[in-house]
Amino acid sequence: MTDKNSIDAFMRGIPKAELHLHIEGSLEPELMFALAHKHGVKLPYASVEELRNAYQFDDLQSFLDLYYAGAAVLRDEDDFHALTMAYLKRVHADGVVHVEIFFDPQTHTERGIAFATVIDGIRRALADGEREFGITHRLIMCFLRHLDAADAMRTLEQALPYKDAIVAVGLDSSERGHPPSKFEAVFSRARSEGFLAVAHAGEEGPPAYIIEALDLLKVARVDHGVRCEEDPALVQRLVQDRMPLTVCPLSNVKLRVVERMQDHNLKRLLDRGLCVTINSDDPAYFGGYMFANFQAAQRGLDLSREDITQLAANSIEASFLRAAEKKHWQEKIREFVAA
Ligand code: HPA
Ligand SMILES: [Zn+2]
Repeated sequence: MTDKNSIDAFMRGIPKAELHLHIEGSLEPELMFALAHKHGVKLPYASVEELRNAYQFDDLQSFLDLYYAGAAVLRDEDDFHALTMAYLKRVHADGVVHVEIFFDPQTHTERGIAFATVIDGIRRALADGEREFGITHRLIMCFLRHLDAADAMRTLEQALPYKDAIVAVGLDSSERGHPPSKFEAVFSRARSEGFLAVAHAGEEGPPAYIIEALDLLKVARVDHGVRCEEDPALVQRLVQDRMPLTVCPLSNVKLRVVERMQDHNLKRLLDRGLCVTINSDDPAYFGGYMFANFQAAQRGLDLSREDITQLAANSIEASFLRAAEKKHWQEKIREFVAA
């Protein structure tokens, strides 16, 4: 199992979960154009190629500007269904057996789309995807941190009737200048309503934001978290608590969190004993889905079969699956490796 093709087959085939995926970030240019045509929305690009060529980013904000503009073509329930189905079909081919998907309701409610339209379309696709591909799922509702806390609180209230469909709340969008502490009351209310918590922290923001996410928001996972390395005491805490990091290698290169894949700290953090996982973040914008992320990280960091196995096992461990389901998939991973 050392040649290129077999390590690729191993990475594709090993059962794994994706835990950091913005469903709006899986909107491929082809579907964006089809939906723009369907709704009579004019896109500022002449073709799919021109749009793809525009995907050159300097930082998180330069990406977010395009990401929010693109999401404007999502208008009815069928659009959210088509978006989610396309993602599930795509990751089924990458050996993904379980997904925990972020959605950003405020991106849509802000422009007059009903909360129900968004979540009903996504949920219907998740149910169809489980039937068709056997992929299990959880849904995580993210608050946009560039908006104020009162807006997040209103969004939380809109989500209460859908409590059973949403496992956790999260925090995304522009990190710098919007620390987790801004949302302490919202997350406290969410946890009292029974939601688990996750948050983007330490992608562009400092390690102090990771500490706030842990101490104030009481997150069960840290999304990205790669800047933890700047604070050795924090790294030690993350190791001790087996606090998962949902790392997104291609995203980090595309948004220039790291210059080159060879510079990524994923392997160092994994070797240090952190519960690191590999994820795709916004695959339509960053150049690849789960397999592409595993492949790029494997090539850039010379990951071994043992590293890949650990990353897959971590993704199950870090998931919000029930204990019996986790046991099932850890056993499947062992069987796959032994075969
Ligand atoms: O990587 C990200 N970071 C913050 N917000 C986001 N929204 C979509 N992707 C991201
Ligand atoms: Zn993200």
